[in-house]
Amino acid sequence: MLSSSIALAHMFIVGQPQTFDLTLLITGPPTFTSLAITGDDMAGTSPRTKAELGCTSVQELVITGDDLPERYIYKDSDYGVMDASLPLMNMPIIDIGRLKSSSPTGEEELENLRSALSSWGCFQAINHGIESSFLDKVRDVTKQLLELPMEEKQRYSRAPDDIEGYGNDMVLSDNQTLDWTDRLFLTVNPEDQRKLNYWPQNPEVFRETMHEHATNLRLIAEDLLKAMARSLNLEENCFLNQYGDAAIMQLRFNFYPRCPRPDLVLGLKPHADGSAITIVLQDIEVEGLQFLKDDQWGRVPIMPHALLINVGDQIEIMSNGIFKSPVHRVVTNSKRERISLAIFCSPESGKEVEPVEGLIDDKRPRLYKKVKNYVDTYFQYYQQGKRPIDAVKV
Ligand SMILES: O=C(O)CCC(=O)C(=O)O
Ligand SMILES: [Fe+2]
Repeated sequence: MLSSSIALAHMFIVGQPQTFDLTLLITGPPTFTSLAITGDDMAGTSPRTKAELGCTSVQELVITGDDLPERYIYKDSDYGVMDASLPLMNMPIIDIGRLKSSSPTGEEELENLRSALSSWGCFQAINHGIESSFLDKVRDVTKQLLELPMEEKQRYSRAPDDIEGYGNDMVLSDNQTLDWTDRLFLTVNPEDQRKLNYWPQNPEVFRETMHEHATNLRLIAEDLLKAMARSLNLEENCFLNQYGDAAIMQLRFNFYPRCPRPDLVLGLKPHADGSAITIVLQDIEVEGLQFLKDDQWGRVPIMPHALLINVGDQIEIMSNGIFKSPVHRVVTNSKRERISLAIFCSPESGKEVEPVEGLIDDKRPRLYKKVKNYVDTYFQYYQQGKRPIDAVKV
């Protein structure tokens, strides 16, 4: 589907140097329409069943007790041991409140942030200013939504040419191994881009709760971008300027049903996020998220009222590779289902993103090209098990 000659043919120039518009790194028009081949197939006269095509929700598979479909099974060892008993990670913890202080403890916390993001790319955020009771409510509403009967959730089903809405892992190629997850994906910011037809009204408080959650997290993301710049002795707005005032925020409600074969199936395949920053509210009882650090997978410990924050590829680009966009995955569980809510914070649509000047010198030459609309095609690379960031390396 992706050919480097086509990618090159579509490369275009906005001033100097060249800007990679990633929406053009695919064949056909820069939308999902051209890629949802299997979706179109489904709507037609194909004799293949929904399950064979991989468009049955995972929850339906579980309910109907179908044998585990081949399409979910990893047959090679590229993904490492799918083991839920790996060691717990000693993940950095960052006190968000302290980052703003100009006192020595504030300076110390900035240094902790710099170190966390350059060696791990992720941390658990505490003292972030959001009430624990509110986070409990967000979790509760998420759980109520994901546990609604299938027919109710299907009212928000993703259209075949859309990325937003409710559905299973998006099927982009015939040989893709599917993730054991169903999800609702929504754009929450800019507000005028919300597709309200996908926004549930049951639970009744869903819309207002998610609006408030996104509003809180937007402020945290902006403060963090400033702190990240200060931690590198840069002018505090240098990342924010690339992020823009109309930054994109997308919510992904992840539902991982119980899986009969956690040794063969992944909840979410290994990936690094295409965002600038991702903020995850993890399941309060069931582990599953794992990060790859120094070539070893490790389990993320549950910290009930912390926010799990990782940087995505776009911060790796802006920081000229100093901050690392970490690879992570989710394993499945045969006894418990798991729920999480990830919010992806990405630069405003059309904004050019590139390594900031102050981080390029003779010792550290520019590592990434200028890019825009990085997020749009992120999923096509992701589904093919490729790292999109490799496409924009100098
Ligand atoms: O379920 C999780 O804890 C993480 C989800 C995640 O990595 C993602 O949605 O990109
Ligand atoms: Fe992720």
